[in-house]
Amino acid sequence: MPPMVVIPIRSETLRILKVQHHNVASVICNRVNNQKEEQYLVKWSSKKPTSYPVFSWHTPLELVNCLELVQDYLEAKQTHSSRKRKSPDTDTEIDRRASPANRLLSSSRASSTSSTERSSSSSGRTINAEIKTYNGVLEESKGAITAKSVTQPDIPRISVADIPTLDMVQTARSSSTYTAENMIRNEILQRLRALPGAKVHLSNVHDRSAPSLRFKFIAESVLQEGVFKADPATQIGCQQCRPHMGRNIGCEYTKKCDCLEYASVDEARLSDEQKKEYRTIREEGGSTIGLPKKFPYYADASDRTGCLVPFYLRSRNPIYECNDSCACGPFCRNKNVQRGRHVELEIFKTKKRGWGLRAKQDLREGEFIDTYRGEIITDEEATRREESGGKAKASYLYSLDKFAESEGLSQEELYVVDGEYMGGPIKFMNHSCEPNCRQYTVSYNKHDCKVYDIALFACRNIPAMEELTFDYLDKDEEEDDDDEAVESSQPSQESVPCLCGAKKCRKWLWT
Ligand SMILES: C[S@@+](CC[C@H](N)C(=O)[O-])C[C@H]1O[C@@H](n2cnc3c(N)ncnc32)[C@H](O)[C@@H]1O
Repeated sequence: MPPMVVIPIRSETLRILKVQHHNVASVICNRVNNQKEEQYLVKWSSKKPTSYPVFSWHTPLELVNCLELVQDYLEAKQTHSSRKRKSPDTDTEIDRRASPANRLLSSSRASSTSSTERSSSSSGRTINAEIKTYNGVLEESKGAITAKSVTQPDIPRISVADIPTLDMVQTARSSSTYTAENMIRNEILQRLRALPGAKVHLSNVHDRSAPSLRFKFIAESVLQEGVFKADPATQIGCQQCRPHMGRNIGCEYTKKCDCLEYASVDEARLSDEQKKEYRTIREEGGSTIGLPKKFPYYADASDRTGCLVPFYLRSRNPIYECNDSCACGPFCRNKNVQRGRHVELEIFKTKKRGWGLRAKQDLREGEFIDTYRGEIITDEEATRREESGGKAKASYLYSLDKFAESEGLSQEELYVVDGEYMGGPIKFMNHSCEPNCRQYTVSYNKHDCKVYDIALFACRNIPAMEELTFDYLDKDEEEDDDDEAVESSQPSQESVPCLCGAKKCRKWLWT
């Protein structure tokens, strides 16, 4: 039987120190000690495989550098207890990866309890909570707590395989976890406060959970291995525009702008001659430079300024914004998405779909909300992640395939945005089959057909606090009327039921 060394707690010195993240394999159990302090049983990680893992109890403050492991443990415990209750309200939200804590809590272990634990459990929960056990000597080193295994023959023993004991699990069920939950929430609030742009709030009236601490808020997507943006030298800007000329909107002469070569042609403004020219270009290919282009945003409509114009709102045409090489200056009205979010948002807990997103203010039709950001990964890496994450992973992967057909890019050449662990508040936007927002392709470099922004805009006026949703199946116009086909496809075992509640709900997020 592997030994468990019991050493006295050195509370005064330990309390001010922090357990470092790399020291911890997982959090196993929780309790409240006789000083009414929450404590969490931590299993230490070991560089080499060992049959003598180190365990020790710590307050949330000592675990401040590994709060995400405490959160994993609390979530697994919550999932486990709600499954046990068979509550009709059980959140079907996320198919979370089973953490070690989950496995331990789920295993029925009425197995042999050691003499140490037996004596404490027979005396009741309060006394059990007083056990100050470690199976290693904890040392202070460079401001951190480190553990050193010892095996002394005269020290009481407990089987490592029995941890957590049944008694520990029972104690954990009725012990408060408020301190840790508050610390996790405060950490998330601090991260939200650090976000650039308008404020992002957090609201949860259902339980005490917070969004995952494993999620890193980022201001720009992160290019991962094997992903490259087009050479910045290929980013061509308009040269004839000036910040203050003509209509005072920056990029005024869209028909002369090199940056807008691929932008949608404004057919209503074509002369007969240009109509002919444009027809030939469409049939045989060629450049549309010189033809007037559709400006994407209302430039001077008092109540709609900055909003996407109906032409783009109702189509799937990519939006080309001016870029850093353009001469139109920083205030150009054709620089909107790249300036970032100005809408105040709230991440809130829904009843059945995990976290959701809503705006704290009324949104106008065509108003930009934020971009879907994350790690940009290769198609190969996305497949690997999808295979290890199952169907639920699909909801975080967004293929950058807008130009695949026009540029003849194969599936393998495409990049994918993974927003699960890094991104912005849009990560929390749920799917609806009748959404109030829509995703659009926004490019700043006409020569880069593999890396661009996915921007979310309100597709109708949305009152403050209404949940913001988009359709995860980013359908092109011709597919828009194909809902019946989606509805009739057969769900597989891994299909995620859609809980959007819309009249025209297709029933499944994916089949
Ligand atoms: C991009 S995330 C959205 C945020 C998510 N609710 C969360 O808590 O992190 C996508 C996941 O949310 C859930 N979800 C989103 N829309 C849903 C819907 N209409 N019905 C059921 N689950 C939904 C699914 O679990 C899906 O895998």
